[in-house]
Amino acid sequence: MAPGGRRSNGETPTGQQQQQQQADGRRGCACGGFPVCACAGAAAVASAASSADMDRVAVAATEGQIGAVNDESWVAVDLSDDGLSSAADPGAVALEERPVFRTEKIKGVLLHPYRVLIFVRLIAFTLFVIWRISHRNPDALWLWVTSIAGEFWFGFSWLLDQLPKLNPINRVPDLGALRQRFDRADGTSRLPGLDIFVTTADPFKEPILSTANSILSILAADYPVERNTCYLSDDSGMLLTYEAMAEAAKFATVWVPFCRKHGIEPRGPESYFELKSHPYMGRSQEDFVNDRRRVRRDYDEFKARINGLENDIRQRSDAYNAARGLKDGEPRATWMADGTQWEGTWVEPSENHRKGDHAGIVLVLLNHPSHSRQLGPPASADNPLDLSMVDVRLPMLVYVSREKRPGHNHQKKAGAMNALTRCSAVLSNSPFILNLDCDHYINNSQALRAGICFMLGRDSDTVAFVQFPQRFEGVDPTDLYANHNRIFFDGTLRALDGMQGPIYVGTGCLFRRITLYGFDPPRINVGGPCFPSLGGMFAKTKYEKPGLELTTKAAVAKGKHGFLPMPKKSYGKSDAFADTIPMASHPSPFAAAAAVVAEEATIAEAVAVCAAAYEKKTGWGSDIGCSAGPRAPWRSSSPGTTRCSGARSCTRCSAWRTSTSPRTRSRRSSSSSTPRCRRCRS
Ligand SMILES: O=c1ccn([C@@H]2O[C@H](COP(=O)(O)OP(=O)(O)O[C@H]3O[C@H](CO)[C@@H](O)[C@H](O)[C@H]3O)[C@@H](O)[C@H]2O)c(=O)[nH]1
Ligand SMILES: [Mn+2]
Repeated sequence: MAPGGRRSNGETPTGQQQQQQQADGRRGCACGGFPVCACAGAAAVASAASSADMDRVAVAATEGQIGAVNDESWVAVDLSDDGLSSAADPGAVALEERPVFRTEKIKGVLLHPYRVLIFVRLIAFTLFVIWRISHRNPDALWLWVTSIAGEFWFGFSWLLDQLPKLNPINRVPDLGALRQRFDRADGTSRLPGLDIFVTTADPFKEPILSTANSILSILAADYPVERNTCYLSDDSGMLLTYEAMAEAAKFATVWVPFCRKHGIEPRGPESYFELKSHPYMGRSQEDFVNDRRRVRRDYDEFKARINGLENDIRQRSDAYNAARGLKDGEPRATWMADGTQWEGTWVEPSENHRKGDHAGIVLVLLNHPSHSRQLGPPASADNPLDLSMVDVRLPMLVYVSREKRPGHNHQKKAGAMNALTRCSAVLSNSPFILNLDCDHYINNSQALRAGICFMLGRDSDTVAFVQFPQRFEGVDPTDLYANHNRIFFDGTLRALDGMQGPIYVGTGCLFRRITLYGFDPPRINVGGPCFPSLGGMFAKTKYEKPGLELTTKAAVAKGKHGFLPMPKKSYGKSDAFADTIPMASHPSPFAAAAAVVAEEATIAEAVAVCAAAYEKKTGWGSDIGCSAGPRAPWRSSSPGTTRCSGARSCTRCSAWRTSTSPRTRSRRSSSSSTPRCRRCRS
């Protein structure tokens, strides 16, 4: 999958390499020779109201280019965030110094008049208010006071709205530079580990096929498989969800190699097969047509199996229950295919086995892959797809259902995120975390790499999170009622990037793990704690003074890294989890490479940190992790209600910065043909 890998097996550049070039080039434009640029609009997480809406994904996928701000209004900032002149000839820049992203701003000729206009309106407004106050209306004093109050509020909110627009910023990832710098010729990669969280709460209200597509798009995304782990949180605790994901993992063994072989976009199968046309990206047209026909058939069979799962589970459970000779009134258990009782919610709910009252479950659907490339088999009667040139490894996939008990506040999605944060720390502990809702999918296979670009720049260690914009499907394509939220995602978020950074919108966000742990950034910028990036507007000396170094050189030399601002007990009782924190806080994001062995003991620990009572008397939900809360007035433009209290850049002033990313999302599901780990605990 990684380009280096392609080189290593002697494959001709007409195959996957060519697709990669095309994939990069698609989003590229002629900007100083950078292979990829100006694709800020490509990033997104597609959201479909139901599986029936998935055909809209095609729109989202091609919109990879739409959000790109490659028009003439944008110019490169003199000094990129990577510290190098963006005008420099990339060929002349030393490889290790080549910036992985660059920053663009609106041309002065457009921006300065706009700023002047803001100023003129401000003066006009001030004069108006002065006139209003000095012309009291004694006949209707209450009306006069009310109108002054209303106008003040209007003026204040207008002013707040203008602030981010003073300095809109666009960030452009350079995927070519990322490949050059981090992918090795032998097919391995130095890219940091990435844990992806998908949350689902009900397999009926949130169509299971949509969740499956979400998972499939993640498994098929272009990121080093051995460094990418996907976690599905199932708040319903239902066997139906688990078995659907197992089916998806099984289908992934065909779908993912197919995507890699032919450079398929988007990599959510439902969206892909609904496309009106399938542009040819691979080496042999005939090969592609045959493969596509075959995979399409497999996908239809996969959907039929998913649709039949509910019935299968019921019939199987009836058979097991009948064989046990249940007495009247005895609870009728739900049974897994291997003949063990499901520990989560039963089809016929009973005590300890109903929604909101069940044990914690962690099951590994796809185990951690090997570290070296594994080419697939050549075409045969059993296996019609020739995969002999394709890496067939899949990323690790884990099903998690946190423990639920009556009387506990489970904090909805925020609680699920916290449980996944701890669970993933124990299993893979990747330094970066991306979260998606189950009705989202990655619509561009390069999105993960694009997001990571913003975390790996020279000064990126102060970036707390990267927020992807969302694209929506299944809503009015003419956008009569502005349901696509374009102004918010493409305008406001980008504009906020010129200040401290965009807000967290509740999903589609790439976090630096330690920010969720309530860590301070490693350096405090001279711009001040509240608006460190305002330096970008008022001064070019943003990073001249490194400020406070929280990790001393002596500590690094001794192998002790990071800084724990919270007392250890704030993180909860699990020593296994606490032990992962120093590794996650290592100043180098590459330190916490995912080398996962899903042993029984590790899985048991992962279950323990998902306990319903784990967060009691800890900092989780307040200083650490996420919390569910009412719409915060200071984030009124945010559509989400999940607050991320750990990443303090979202809710209070801190030196962390944030960034908007230009691309990607997908949806799909996978099932495991190589499921390894069995029950978490029995
Ligand atoms: O107890 C719960 C409730 C919800 N979810 C998941 O949370 C996500 C969002 O929930 P949903 O009810 O779909 O909320 P929306 O209003 O559609 O989503 C908006 O609000 C959410 C909460 O802030 C954000 O996460 C979303 O990104 C944002 O689009 C979905 O994946 C759910 O499965 C859980 O995991 N557990
Ligand atoms: Mn939703």
